[in-house]
Amino acid sequence: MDSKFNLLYKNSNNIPKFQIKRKPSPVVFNNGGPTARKKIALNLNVQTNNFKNKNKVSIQEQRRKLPIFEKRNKLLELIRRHNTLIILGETGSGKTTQIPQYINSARLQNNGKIGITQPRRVAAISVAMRVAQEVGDAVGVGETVGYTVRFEDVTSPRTKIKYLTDGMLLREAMVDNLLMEYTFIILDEAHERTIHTDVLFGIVKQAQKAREEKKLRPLKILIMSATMDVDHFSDYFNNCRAVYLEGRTYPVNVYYTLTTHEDYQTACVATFFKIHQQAPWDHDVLIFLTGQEEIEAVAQQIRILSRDPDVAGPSVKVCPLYASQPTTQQITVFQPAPENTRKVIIATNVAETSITISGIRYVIDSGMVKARTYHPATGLDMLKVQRISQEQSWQRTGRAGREAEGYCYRIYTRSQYEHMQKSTIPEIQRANLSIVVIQLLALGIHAASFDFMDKPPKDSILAAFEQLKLLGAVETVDSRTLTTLGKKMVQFPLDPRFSKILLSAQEYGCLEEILTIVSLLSGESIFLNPSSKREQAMTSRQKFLSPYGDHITLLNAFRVYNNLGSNSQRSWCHEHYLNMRNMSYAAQVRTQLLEVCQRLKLPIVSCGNDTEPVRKCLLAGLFMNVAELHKEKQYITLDKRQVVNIHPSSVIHGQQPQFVLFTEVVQTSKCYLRGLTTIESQWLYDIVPDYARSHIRFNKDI
Ligand SMILES: Nc1ncnc2c1ncn2[C@@H]1O[C@H](COP(=O)(O)OP(=O)(O)OP(=O)(O)O)[C@@H](O)[C@H]1O
Repeated sequence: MDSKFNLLYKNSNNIPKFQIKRKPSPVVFNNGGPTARKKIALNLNVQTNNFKNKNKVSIQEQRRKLPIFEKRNKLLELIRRHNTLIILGETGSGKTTQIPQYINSARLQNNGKIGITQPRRVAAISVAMRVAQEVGDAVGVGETVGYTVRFEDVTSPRTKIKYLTDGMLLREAMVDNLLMEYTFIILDEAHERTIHTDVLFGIVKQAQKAREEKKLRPLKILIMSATMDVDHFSDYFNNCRAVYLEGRTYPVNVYYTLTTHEDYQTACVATFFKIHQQAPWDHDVLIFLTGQEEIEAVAQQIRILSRDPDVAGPSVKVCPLYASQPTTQQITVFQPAPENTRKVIIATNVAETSITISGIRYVIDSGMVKARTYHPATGLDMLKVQRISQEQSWQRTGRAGREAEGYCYRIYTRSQYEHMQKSTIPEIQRANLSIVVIQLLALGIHAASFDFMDKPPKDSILAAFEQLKLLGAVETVDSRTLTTLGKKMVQFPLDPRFSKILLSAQEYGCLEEILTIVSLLSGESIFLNPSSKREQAMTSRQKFLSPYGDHITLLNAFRVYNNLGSNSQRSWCHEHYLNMRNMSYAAQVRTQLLEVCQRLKLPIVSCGNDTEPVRKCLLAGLFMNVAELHKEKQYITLDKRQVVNIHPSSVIHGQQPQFVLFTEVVQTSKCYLRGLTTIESQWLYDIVPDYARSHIRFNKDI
């Protein structure tokens, strides 16, 4: 299969005949060889038996075939002996699903829980579901095995193995910084280095030490990954022992393109159809792209092309997968496709680590990711599409070869791979730190004295403190405690600017409206703009448009949606080119935020159709995100005097209001603002007088 496939693929005249707006150029690959990369200490057997019908193999048999299985006693002995242990093992060797079960079966956790952190919701949930099945609980997930993610807690007092996002464990640490609920904390996918994981490293280390000093039940820490820098981690965790597990379940054949492909989306589509023509129908495909818009566009392209009578191959079921989808939607990608149908999952990096999607034999890796980067110099947090790191490329490759031999097609050359950064730069060194700073303060810790594995830049810590001071969460930049307002702000699982907006809504009498806007901003855009039907989409949504900008427009659309019965919501969204999934996700988030507001006893009131209180309230949290008209069409941000432009997708594009507040900055050829609301300069003087006086410069007549 492999050589035949490769041969055909190299023969670029053999490109499938299908109509596509821009015909995908042939993508030619060479073979990078199977993924044997790591030296080992524990020699685990590599298993290569290629069972075609996985359903015939019992789940317990599958567990026994995992490379980790025969080393479990040795592993348990090491776990017993060491309070902190680093475990490095190939993707798919069984770390995430098996180690917690081994600990549980050996009853090493006494009366405590085993907590396993995951950087992402979809991983925490899907792995918990799988492990519940393996444990054999009749009622499924929520009993012996449970999970906790933002807005969802599926555990019970009987839960022993709990998968949770790192953000959730951090929130638990704010309630009990000794984490007494747990005997074991397993920090999985440690290489990811999200802000939350980096903070957690310090928190669990501190909790372990404090429990030892207080002679409480010891806290055992396991740090796991397939691709981490062991020495760096070991140094940080007091020179702890590292154990290497070799062996993957099945090999993955890796191919690189022979030439570079700027248009990686089209190259992914072309590669998919090459695979589609050759591979048996039950070999599914996972494509890695960067964000929702791109994923939906490629999904649509694949749907259309797969229906073309000239394209050979079985039916295709296309499943997009990205962070802002509701959980129920995300979980559907794990369902098998019907008979004679190939499933293709098009995902962001949410599918990059931990997860196993049954049936995936092929991975197509665009080599790109959308990452958030904060620039202390400009004060702006930006989303930028960039190259992945080598570690990420191996994680993506690792999503194939979990149930049988797999294939990974990299839409980049070997030389491009060699020029990629080895590891991803820790998020803590490139993101706005105000969330970290406020969460640490809730624990009584000043970020400047926190034991980070890699210290964030001093400027970023200072900028975060200054932002929190302006928001009223701290008294000074040296504060070690939060103000009363700050303590309330930290109750919301949100950026402090948005928590401030919610807390200010009481004063403006518009909490109903603000809850809706903040919820809509927590997910991805509800507006669909298919390039072929842009005009129709705009016309159908004309009635929601507000001259005051995008946030009020969002609010208008949601209000109508929310008043419809659930039976008519779908067709209404379709008619108005609105993304139903993103709407229902926002509705879910709104319910959760409402609960926090009720807990804080905030009056849930509405300002009706008056937009002014809403715009003022947004300004109360986003005054640092204001731009002033400078020259025709060009704006300057008040905070750091950065030249910016209004994004063409904004409803106020073409108007030139003197002042706008914004919620997003995108950098393409220029710096663009998205998510805008018009405001009056006088409001700035009323809401944040000192800030207004020191920052408004151009509007001389004030
Ligand atoms: N939902 C599932 N369906 C089928 N098989 C599964 C499922 N989840 C896990 N497996 C099997 O268990 C193996 C081990 O998965 P596990 O997540 O424990 O590996 P891992 O070493 O943690 O990998 P990674 O480093 O990629 O997270 C998989 O390779 C696969 O064979």
